[in-house]
Amino acid sequence: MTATKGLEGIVAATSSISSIIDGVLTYRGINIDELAEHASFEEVAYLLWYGKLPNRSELAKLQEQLDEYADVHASVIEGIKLYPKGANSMAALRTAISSLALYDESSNDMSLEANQLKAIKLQAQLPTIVAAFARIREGKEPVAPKKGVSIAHNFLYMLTGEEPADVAVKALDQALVLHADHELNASTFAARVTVATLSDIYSGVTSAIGALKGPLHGGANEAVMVMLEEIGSSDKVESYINNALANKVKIMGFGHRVYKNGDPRAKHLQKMSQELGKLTGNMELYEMSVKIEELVTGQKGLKPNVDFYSASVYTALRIPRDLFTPIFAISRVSGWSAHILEQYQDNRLIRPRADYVGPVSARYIPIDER
Ligand SMILES: CC(=O)SCCNC(=O)CCNC(=O)[C@H](O)C(C)(C)COP(=O)(O)OP(=O)(O)OC[C@H]1O[C@@H](n2cnc3c(N)ncnc32)[C@H](O)[C@@H]1OP(=O)(O)O
Ligand SMILES: O=C([O-])CC(=O)C(=O)O
Repeated sequence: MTATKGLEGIVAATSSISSIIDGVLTYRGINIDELAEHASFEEVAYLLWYGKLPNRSELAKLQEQLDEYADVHASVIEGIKLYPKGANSMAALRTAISSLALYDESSNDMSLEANQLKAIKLQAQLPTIVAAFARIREGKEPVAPKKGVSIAHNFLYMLTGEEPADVAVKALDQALVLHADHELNASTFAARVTVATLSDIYSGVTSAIGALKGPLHGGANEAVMVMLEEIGSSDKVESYINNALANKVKIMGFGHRVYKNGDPRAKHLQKMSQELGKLTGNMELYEMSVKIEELVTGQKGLKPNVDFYSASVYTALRIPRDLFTPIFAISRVSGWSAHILEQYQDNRLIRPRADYVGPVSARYIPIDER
């Protein structure tokens, strides 16, 4: 038995949710470019869960359900109030999502209907939790979710307590569409491994949030912003990047395990970053990002991934840096839950083998002889 480091190139599941074929990403067979341009995030979530786009009444019903379940149990909010000041936002989200299971009497009901409803509840409650966490740490009361508006609208509203501008809602909605699913990425795989033991959907999503947190995966969007802040201005980009590359430091937001000729989502986020820069009258982050891309692609052949331009997009929307990865989770919970449902439909325990490279024929040495 020989191991493939990082399981590169290993096909570990069958799935009909999203595909990456010859660098083209689809959700249920529909090209991401088309969805980014035309679909709302709610339509995409429905598509991922049920395998088809919703008609008007199906979408209206989903909106009603999202409205119905957006309020989070008071004990979960009280729990967030007890988190230490300065708590890591993804650790907080992971903890709060795990605690949701304690207050859902159906958490261990494994019927398809119950799990589909739990997917909707998780989708509805994640934005409420992230916004509540962000307000509570600033000493403010959480804002109750609004009925009849999109998830993008509701999240920005709950975060600030003010009606968001249409342009901000549209940009966030498109970002949510672009992040919703991505085949067997690390967090989705973590979710599938967890529920393949027939554990519940809350366990699966908690595992996924833990995996998304790392900077080689979803945590890269926050790390990109840290880098942009460290660089500070366009004139310092060249020396910073040259120095980083010379020292073999990884440039966050570049490279991808599957895409070698570029991530098809990045161009949409780049365009959004440019448009928001123009609208806000501040092109600095966009211009710095373009310069970084020229240098990293020019010198290493590495292309930006979904996380690179999302940092300048979210900053233009005045979202704090440490909420970037939680926003990724707000979107990706749609994909995670679709994969969890798919795993349950045709389940087998996921249990690979390890190529053992440790000592053999070792003996137990009594403690006094060591
Ligand atoms: C939503 C997402 O999860 S998208 C990915 C988000 N993550 C990031 O942006 C973090 C930065 N990127 C990376 O760390 C990697 O490109 C990953 C983790 C995305 C993919 O990793 P892998 O497929 O395992 O590639 P690996 O890390 O082995 O890199 C292969 C080579 O390219 C180099 N490389 C890869 N990414 C980068 C980068 N961002 N900057 C500089 N060099 C890089 C590696 O140093 C390595 O070089 P070497 O062969 O000389 O040692
Ligand atoms: O697929 C991956 O490895 C990472 C990624 O781009 C995502 O999860 O969106």
